[in-house]
Amino acid sequence: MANGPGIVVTGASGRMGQMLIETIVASDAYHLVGALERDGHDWVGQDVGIAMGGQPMGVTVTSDALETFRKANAVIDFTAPAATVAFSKIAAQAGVVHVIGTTGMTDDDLKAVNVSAQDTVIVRAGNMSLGVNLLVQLTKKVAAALDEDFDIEVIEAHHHHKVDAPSGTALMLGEAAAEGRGVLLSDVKDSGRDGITGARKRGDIGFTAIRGGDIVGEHDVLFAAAGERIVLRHMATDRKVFARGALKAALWGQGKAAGEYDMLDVLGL
Ligand SMILES: NC(=O)C1=CN([C@@H]2O[C@H](COP(=O)(O)OP(=O)(O)OC[C@H]3O[C@@H](n4cnc5c(N)ncnc54)[C@H](OP(=O)(O)O)[C@@H]3O)[C@@H](O)[C@H]2O)C=CC1
Ligand SMILES: O=C(O)C1=N[C@H](C(=O)O)C[C@H](O)C1
Repeated sequence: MANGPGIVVTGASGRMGQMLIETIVASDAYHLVGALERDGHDWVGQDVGIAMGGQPMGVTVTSDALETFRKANAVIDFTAPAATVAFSKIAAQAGVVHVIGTTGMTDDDLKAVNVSAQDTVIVRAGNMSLGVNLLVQLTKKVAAALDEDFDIEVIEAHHHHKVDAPSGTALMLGEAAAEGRGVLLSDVKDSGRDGITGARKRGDIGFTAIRGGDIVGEHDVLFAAAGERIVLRHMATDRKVFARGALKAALWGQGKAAGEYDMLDVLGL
């Protein structure tokens, strides 16, 4: 492979799209073979480096997913649920590794992605950073060690552009806590409290979402009991941590059997 795997970035103009492109071109381990935006977007037809306000990169932004995916070893996709479901079908058709960072997916979206994973390698995680994936494992361990005298609350904070809540990371942490306790998150999830909610139900896992300014992504898992509290915390201060994780996943996925994987598989955690 010349200069490592060839990568296509979807949602090229987005916050993560631009961060991924910057990270790829700064590295010898990967090379950028495509940048995708939707039909009618004003970046389509422009050199992606120029569109980003810098030097030309020799890659023209396109809206033709299939043609672009066929030239690549991996597609990195941080867009929106409907786009990601469509891209997973095209990635399966092109036989290219699909790394999905998109959050806010419904159960039906996830089922569709799972069908695509019968034909290609999909790595999907609500958070691609090493730190959060380690926190997932810690959360599972702490939840398994404590009984329901400890109320579990997941508190997350993000920038004011974020459209989904709870965040994908908060849901990963909630799932990990539920697994540690040996329960299903769907049976104990309590999010969006407002009004006369009644007292907290023993065993529930609560979620709170803060939105403001340019917060990159912060997550606390709180274990609160009478007389003591434990807080597990991750703070992302730079989107590079997500881009690096996604690129690691793109490399890891090369030559793997078709199927759906996550960052715990990639990082061996
Ligand atoms: N797993 C992880 O580690 C992380 C996940 N994320 C997730 O990644 C996603 C993107 O985040 P962010 O970069 O901040 O968001 P942005 O809104 O900045 O970027 C989203 C990009 O996707 C494009 N897009 C949206 N809908 C479509 C569509 N239907 N077809 C084609 N392109 C589309 C947008 O294009 P347009 O401008 O035309 O709408 C835009 O370029 C979110 O779900 C977020 O939660 C973010 C950071 C880390
Ligand atoms: O939208 C974001 O920005 C982020 N989304 C992911 C999430 O939903 O958890 C990951 C990260 O926290 C940033």
